[in-house]
Amino acid sequence: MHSFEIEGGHKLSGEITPQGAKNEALQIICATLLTNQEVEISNIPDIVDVNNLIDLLDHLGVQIVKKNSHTYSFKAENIDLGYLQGKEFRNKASSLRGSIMIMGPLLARYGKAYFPKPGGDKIGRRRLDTHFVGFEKLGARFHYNANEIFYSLETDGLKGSYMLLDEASVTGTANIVLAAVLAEGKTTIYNAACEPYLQQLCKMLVSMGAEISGIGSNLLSIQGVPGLSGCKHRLLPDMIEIGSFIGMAAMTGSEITIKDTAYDQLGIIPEAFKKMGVKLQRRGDDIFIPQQDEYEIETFIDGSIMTIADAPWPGLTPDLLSVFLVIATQAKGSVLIHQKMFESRLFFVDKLIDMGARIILCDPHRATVIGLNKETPLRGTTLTSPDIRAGVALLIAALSAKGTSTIQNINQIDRGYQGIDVRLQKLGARIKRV
Ligand SMILES: CC(=O)N[C@H]1[C@@H](OP(=O)(O)OP(=O)(O)OC[C@H]2O[C@@H](n3ccc(=O)[nH]c3=O)[C@H](O)[C@@H]2O)O[C@H](CO)[C@@H](O)[C@@H]1O
Ligand SMILES: C=C(OP(=O)(O)O)C(=O)O
Repeated sequence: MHSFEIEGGHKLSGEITPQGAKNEALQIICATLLTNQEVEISNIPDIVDVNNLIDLLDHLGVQIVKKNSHTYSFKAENIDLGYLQGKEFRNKASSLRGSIMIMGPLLARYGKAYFPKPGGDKIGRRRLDTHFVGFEKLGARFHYNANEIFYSLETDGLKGSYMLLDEASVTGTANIVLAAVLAEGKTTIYNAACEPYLQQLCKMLVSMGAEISGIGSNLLSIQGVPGLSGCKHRLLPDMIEIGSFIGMAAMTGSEITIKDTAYDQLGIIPEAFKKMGVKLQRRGDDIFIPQQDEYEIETFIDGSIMTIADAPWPGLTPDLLSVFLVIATQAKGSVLIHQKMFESRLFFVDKLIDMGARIILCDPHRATVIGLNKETPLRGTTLTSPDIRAGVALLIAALSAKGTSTIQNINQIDRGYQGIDVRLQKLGARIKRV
């Protein structure tokens, strides 16, 4: 298992271009199962989760051609449904979370779909009820084998219906949309998630011939069609990677430019960094972060302590809270980081405390951070990455710290960040994969 060895305390400088969005890629690649025609996807990030999903589709019988390093074509003409019952499928499918979204297309097109317990970050309970209740509303029969943790769905034909989701689940909404586009009649999904990932998925499906209205809102209407055609689709830049780079620049006091950010799709993210005192300027579609020797967390208007909390889109994505937490450790002022969605995503603060950060973990969802105002740097140490975003937060901490740090279990980071060591070396970071 590889580690990163990082000599901290060096400023970064230059330009960096974000990869294509991991969580969009997972939805879009699953959508290629909806048609027997060719679908070409560009800006695909070269990361472990995405490569595992492509490998899974390959084993399912999809003809996949790599046209260049980030563009693939997919043709799902002859799907081997028998593969879904084998052991190899269970192993491959359970290596990531996003692969759960093959269920919607398979159910809609072939009337059956099976799935083992999905993988992904271990960050607390991650139930799948929204997915299966939604499929049942479309008329699917659902069976759960609790011994084997295996989910089965079958149908003689999906029928559109009205549904009010019990939570705005991102992959749940995508899965239901992926099934409803080929169902007979009209489906209405209220309390739908509306992240840019989902907006992109819906736009892609429309370009394939689907009829969807309400895109970008929490009320989607889908008129089912008998079949879909091929299309070309380009993934957005990864907003979580963009946020990670903003945090990295702030924490290391570096001047960097993040290129081609699709700024208008970043929602509240830039404003949330501004609340942390981080200066950033929009330059066309780029983000320029000037060198800042300090940044001061704002208070609320009445002077009370700032809270940074996650919320379903257009609220702040939970995937960036670890980055906000780490940059708070060197800010001027205090902040309450409130991770509402996941129960076990803040435990990595113990590692930051070991590095000298002033943090009180109030409970599994809330941490109060008292910033050191860059008067005392964090200390380099040996760290283990518990999940993908905590991993990046620890990487940011190590880049800013005094001394050398080792980050173990970096396969967590590789799951979602493409060649991060090599790309950061180009900005001057002293990071080695060992
Ligand atoms: C592969 C992929 O795309 N993964 C993302 C996806 O996971 P995923 O789709 O698995 O996450 P969900 O949106 O289903 O739910 C995330 C968590 O938030 C809770 N919840 C969700 C909606 C809501 O309105 N209220 C609420 O409390 C759920 O109970 C769950 O604990 O969305 C998450 C939430 O943005 C992100 O962290 C993951 O990176
Ligand atoms: C939690 C994440 O991913 P996954 O849902 O794949 O575990 C993430 O991308 O931050």
